[in-house]
Amino acid sequence: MKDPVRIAITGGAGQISYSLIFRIAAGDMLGPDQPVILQLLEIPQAMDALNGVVMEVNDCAFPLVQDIVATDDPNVAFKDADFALLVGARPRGPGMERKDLLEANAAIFSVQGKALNDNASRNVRVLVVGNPANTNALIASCNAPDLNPRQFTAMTRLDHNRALTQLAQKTGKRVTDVDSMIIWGNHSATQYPDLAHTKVAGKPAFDLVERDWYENDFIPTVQQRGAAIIKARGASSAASAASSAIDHMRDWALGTDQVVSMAIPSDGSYGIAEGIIYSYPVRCQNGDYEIVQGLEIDEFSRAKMKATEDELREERAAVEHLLG
Ligand SMILES: NC(=O)C1=CN([C@@H]2O[C@H](COP(=O)(O)OP(=O)(O)OC[C@H]3O[C@@H](n4cnc5c(N)ncnc54)[C@H](O)[C@@H]3O)[C@@H](O)[C@H]2O)C=CC1
Ligand SMILES: O=C([O-])CC(=O)C(=O)O
Repeated sequence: MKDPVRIAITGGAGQISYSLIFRIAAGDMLGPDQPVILQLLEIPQAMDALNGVVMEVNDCAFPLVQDIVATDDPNVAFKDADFALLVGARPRGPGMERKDLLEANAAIFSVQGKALNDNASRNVRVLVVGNPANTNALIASCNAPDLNPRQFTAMTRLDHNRALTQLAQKTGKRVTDVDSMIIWGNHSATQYPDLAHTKVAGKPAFDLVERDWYENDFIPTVQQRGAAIIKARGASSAASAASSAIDHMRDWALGTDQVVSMAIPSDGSYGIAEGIIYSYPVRCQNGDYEIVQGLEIDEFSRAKMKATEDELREERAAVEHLLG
């Protein structure tokens, strides 16, 4: 048996965690041979609810779970953490944009960035799910000067997975037939789901779908999917967000042959401002990720990539005081 790894999850009593924790405990993230120690963080008012979740995890008798820590202290939750999934944050309601949460949620991520800096494993992999995820990841990273900024990522995998299914359904194929889907930029309504490099069963996506569908149906559907779920369910996506968080961490840690979308610190690739947490197409191998380079970008794509970059620059300017 392998040594256990420590997985910190914040917002442990929330909606997303109610799916996420159980799937991680079942081995969906790191495999059926990887024991885990779950380190769950909540705010003091939610500790009763968190303890209920812990009781349920115990009641599942998951073979991989070696220990569970439930705490309201980030220094305890992040102690020696190998993975940190930062989910705990306020969700938006109908009529709000995700960036409307910036003020309410930003302070959480400066505190947690510091706690990660002081306590986590030096190789910790951090995924920010709490919205606005990209800029929250930037705040956490800037407050963790002893960790490499590349260790801080934000989730656009849900957008990526949404786009896979939209295209597979439109073309009458399966999601596994779709190759090189790309989400560029912010996890927001300005994100750019790009089909210019995507293939379906070996054929260019643009040979299979009309331009009108791409521009006026596919792109807005993916951009607005979070809002559509809130309207339909009366609450934001939870199980699908958990599933995508698992995909993101699994691929980062264990690797994948697929091109996947991850929001990561920009290194200036494709002319994007350095430092902002921008979603790129990446390949994951050997526990690391690399941006897919050399893609041709036409004028339509360039404008969309710039619009979402501009929004991230504005978000960064709005939280400058939290960036250390
Ligand atoms: N990046 C993405 O693709 C997605 C992001 N989200 C975001 O994920 C976040 C969580 O969503 P839900 O689980 O539905 O919300 P929720 O409200 O059900 O759960 C959030 C939990 O976080 C806890 N929390 C708040 N502040 C905390 C802190 N400082 N430390 C630890 N825990 C804290 C709350 O007590 C609550 O239990 C929201 O910001 C939501 O917008 C949701 C779906 C997709
Ligand atoms: O839309 C929201 O507020 C929740 C979310 O991030 C998503 O479902 O993509």
